[in-house]
Amino acid sequence: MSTAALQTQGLSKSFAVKRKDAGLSGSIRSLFRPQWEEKVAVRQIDLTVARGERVAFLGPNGAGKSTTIKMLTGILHPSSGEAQVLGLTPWRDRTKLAFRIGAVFGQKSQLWYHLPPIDTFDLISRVYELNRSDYLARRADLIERFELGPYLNIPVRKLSLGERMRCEIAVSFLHRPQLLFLDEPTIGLDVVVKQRIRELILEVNREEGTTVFLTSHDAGDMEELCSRAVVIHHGGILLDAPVDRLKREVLSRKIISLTLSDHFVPGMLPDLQGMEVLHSEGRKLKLAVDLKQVGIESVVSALMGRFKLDDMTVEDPPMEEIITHIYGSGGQRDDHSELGPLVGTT
Ligand SMILES: Nc1ncnc2c1ncn2[C@@H]1O[C@H](COP(=O)(O)OP(=O)(O)OP(=O)(O)O)[C@@H](O)[C@H]1O
Repeated sequence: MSTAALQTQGLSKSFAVKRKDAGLSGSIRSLFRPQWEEKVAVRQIDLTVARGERVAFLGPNGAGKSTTIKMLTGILHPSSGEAQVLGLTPWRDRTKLAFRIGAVFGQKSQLWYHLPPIDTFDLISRVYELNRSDYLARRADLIERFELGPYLNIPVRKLSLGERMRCEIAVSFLHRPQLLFLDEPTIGLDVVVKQRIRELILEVNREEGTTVFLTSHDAGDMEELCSRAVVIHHGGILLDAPVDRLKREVLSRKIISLTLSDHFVPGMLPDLQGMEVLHSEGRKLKLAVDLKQVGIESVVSALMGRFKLDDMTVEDPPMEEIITHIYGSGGQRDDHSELGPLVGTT
């Protein structure tokens, strides 16, 4: 049996899409005499993920992330290429694979909306044919770990997004999956809840060796959860590198958003190398900080010395900005990138 959690060679997927000329006449023509063209969604993906590894699979909208995950979970057949997930070919052994993997989709719930989470636990335990006493012990452990006690008997529709996501992830661990696909697991959550969810996933990864394959538009998910980042663009792998290295070389910018007690007066801004005003309006101020030039602590204390603050948040730039930064505009790699070779650098 393969020791890798997943391995692909030349994995590719094309879709036949109808070509439509512009305007009403184009629409009518394509209705009666459709012309098809090939849309390559995923091209020649070679990827190996070791068991227990935590990989962020990133890319701008339309890059091919979902299509790849659909092939890796057996939902879609590839047009060409091979894949082995936990030693199985996903599209041939989909049911068998389903017993060994888990999936969490931030935008799509697997909890029954009108039922309390405890009922979903019961139903899922039957789907996975879990032994009753093992199931009850596992459920008790997950309830404690994810602190679900207060929500267990409340219909899911009445839970907050953060409470629901904690339940979603706990349920996905019920059958002890060896590999967990997480698609935008922290989307829409506040900073504190995001942090807690990341800690819980890390904890299970550490204790049970669960392989984590994550897609997210939140750089924090990659930074705090994953040790390796694979970036795809136009269906192909553009970068495969340790997250530590990306952090050093690319994630060196932070965005600080401030709400001041009084109107912002530009002259009051501390003069610090590496700090730039992105936007200001009334009492609101948004700054970018280059951590290679100045420490975040120095910036925060300088700002607190000059302004009376009502609120302050420190965030990563959006994923799209990070990817654009790596490759330059139009998805082309910036030749001055400090990242060195694009693939196989792990
Ligand atoms: N069933 C389909 N038929 C035709 N084209 C498709 C189909 N599914 C995906 N595509 C196209 O394949 C490309 C990759 O789509 P995919 O959904 O995999 O991207 P993604 O990286 O997951 O994007 P996002 O971050 O927006 O979810 C896109 O151009 C998309 O329009």
